Amino acid sequence: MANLQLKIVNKIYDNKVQAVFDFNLEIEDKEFIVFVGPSGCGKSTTLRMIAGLEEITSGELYIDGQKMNDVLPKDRDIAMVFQSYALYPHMTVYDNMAFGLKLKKMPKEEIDQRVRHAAEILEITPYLKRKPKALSGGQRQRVALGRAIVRNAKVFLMDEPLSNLDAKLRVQMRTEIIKLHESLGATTIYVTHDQTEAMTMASRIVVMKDGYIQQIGSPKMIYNYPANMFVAGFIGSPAMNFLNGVCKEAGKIEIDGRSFNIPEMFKDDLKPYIGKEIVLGIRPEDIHYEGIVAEAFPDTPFDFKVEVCELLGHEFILHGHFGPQELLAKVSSRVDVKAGDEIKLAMDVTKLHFFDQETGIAINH
Ligand SMILES: Nc1ncnc2c1ncn2[C@@H]1O[C@H](COP(=O)(O)OP(=O)(O)OP(=O)(O)O)[C@@H](O)[C@H]1O
Repeated sequence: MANLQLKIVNKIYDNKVQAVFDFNLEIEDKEFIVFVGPSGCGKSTTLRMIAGLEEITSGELYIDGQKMNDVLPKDRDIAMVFQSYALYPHMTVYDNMAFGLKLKKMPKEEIDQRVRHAAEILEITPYLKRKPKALSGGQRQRVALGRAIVRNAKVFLMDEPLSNLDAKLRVQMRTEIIKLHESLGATTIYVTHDQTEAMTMASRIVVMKDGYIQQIGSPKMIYNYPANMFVAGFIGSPAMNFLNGVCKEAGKIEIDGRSFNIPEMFKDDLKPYIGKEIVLGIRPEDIHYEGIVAEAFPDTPFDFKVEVCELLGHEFILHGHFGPQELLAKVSSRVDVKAGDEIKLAMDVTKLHFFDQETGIAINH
């Protein structure tokens, strides 16, 4: 098992594209770290530098205190699982899993024991004699995981391993990978562009954009205290609403001529912004159908015309506007609402977020 350190790591490709800027991260033994961000943010490049598949342009990588920059991939004690499975089509499942160990000249009995043990864990024992083409996508991905498990590697690296699977299987494999991590305890770094995967699997999330780390923290921390508008908008579904407003006084925000009293807890943070424009953020789930919240915060109810009403089962996503600005609310589907209705909604003002309009950086933490 292993800890990792990345110190001021940069990557500039031959075509002068800088994919990663000053990446700093310390990973503890047994952590499940997820790199998440939109396409092109540099998450795969960072993972590939850790694996040794890409050279580190500048900066240092340590595994268990040992500098790894110039160590060959095969000597880094790392197992990698790719989106494409990368199985050998002409080999059986057994041989696919045994192949790496045979190359290492491991005794046959030990190989057999490791392959059978991994197959048990992954419940693929009945398929050991099959070729990959006779397996479903989920079973193939299990073989790819098995190939990583048999190596008893210190570190597991996974690059979008579930993105070829259909939605249902993805959810199932998500749980299996979490269980696998709990039982093996190997330090794991997992790359995805899917914020739900990041939220459900990670012990800590690293949110990236344009080659820069935006925020590092537990899923809860990142969700509740996003460091900037990018993180706030990227993590959470549907995305956080942003409304442009003016901070009239520390306890008052005006949005489209409508004034809101802001709870005491935000007053100190807002003081430097008095008289300035700011961005107010509120998650759709923190906007409620008139009721409990409206009673608790009597000045917040506002008129809302439901333009679209999406049923998600136990919840509705209501689409509409606050003045000219778009607003989404997530409310219980037990409420009787349909498109075209004029209703009253209320914001839970204790759940507000505030952002500097110029920099997008969170004002309240
Ligand atoms: N071999 C390469 N040569 C030149 N530029 C590259 C190379 N690989 C990636 N890049 C560029 O580096 C940047 C980061 O790419 P990277 O694949 O790390 O992003 P990503 O966040 O993993 O995206 P995705 O989710 O699409 O895989 C992109 O601008 C990409 O075009």
